[in-house]
Amino acid sequence: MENVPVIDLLEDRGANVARLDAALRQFGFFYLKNHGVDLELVEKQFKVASGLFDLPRDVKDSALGPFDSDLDIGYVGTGVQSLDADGTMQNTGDTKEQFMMTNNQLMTDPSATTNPDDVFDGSKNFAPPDLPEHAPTAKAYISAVYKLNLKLNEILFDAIGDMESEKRTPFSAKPFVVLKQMKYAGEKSDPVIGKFGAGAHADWGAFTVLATDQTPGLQIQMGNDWLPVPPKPGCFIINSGNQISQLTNDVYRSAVHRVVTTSSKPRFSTAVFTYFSLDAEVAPLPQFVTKDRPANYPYGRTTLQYFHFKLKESFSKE
Ligand SMILES: O=C(O)CCC(=O)C(=O)O
Ligand SMILES: [Fe+2]
Repeated sequence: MENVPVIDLLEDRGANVARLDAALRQFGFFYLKNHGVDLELVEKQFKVASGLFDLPRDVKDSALGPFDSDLDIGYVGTGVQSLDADGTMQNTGDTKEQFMMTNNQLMTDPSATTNPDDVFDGSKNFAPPDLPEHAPTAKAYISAVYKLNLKLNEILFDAIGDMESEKRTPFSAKPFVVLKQMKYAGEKSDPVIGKFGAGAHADWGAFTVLATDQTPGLQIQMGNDWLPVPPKPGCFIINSGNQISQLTNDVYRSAVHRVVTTSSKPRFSTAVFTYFSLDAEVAPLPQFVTKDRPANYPYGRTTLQYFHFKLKESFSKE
């Protein structure tokens, strides 16, 4: 089986548009090299996440919550979310614990815009007590990844084609972003009994920008097989979520993936889930719909509606 390809942002733009097109058709995943986000900032972000998860459980539950399932903010402990919400492969909740921050001002004030230099400004979020480094580090990190996502969206729309700038704007003008720090605290996965770090799922939004520590675990579904996507030094792992499949009528994959932890060593990962503008109606673009290939997705559903549907579904499994 071929491996997930690498895209190098320092290489020629035209070549990268073609590479992204090929990667999304075949895998829905790629590694991104020379992404422009300071690697020390990536490391520092893991350090503050580790400090957060080291807080006592009662502090995490009280000061970092309660988790808000409209705004997607706060702390969620192990076993609570099941990313494999409708599947039969998962029998216990995800063994990861996680902390989320979002630019939810876009939800509460539809006229708001996001400042790329201060993405969470004006939004409600929780801050871990006695960890003064967490907020500024999260702020620097989300700002860098937010700007990277703006570039990725431009490459995406170049690859999609027939997308002049006024056609891009409704989707990409006001990205909604979720910063999710995760720790897989040493519980080994067991696929036989349906226990996973993160159950099989496709991400819900547009691009996900994933940083992991050096511990492997991520796998993507390729036919009947699971292809490991081990960490590559200096690279992000990028994948296209459901919204990119919806826009392209499944020409671009939103690959099912899961996390299988095989060691008792903790594993840290941080995902930035990006979404198209919350009021965008995300459905197959005309260039992807023909008589032989009718639309696989409904028209008229906004990003916000879809996001809330998927988020709540992932917390509804007994
Ligand atoms: O931790 C990882 O490597 C991936 C987690 C994931 O797929 C998710 O949270 O959507
Ligand atoms: Fe995921």
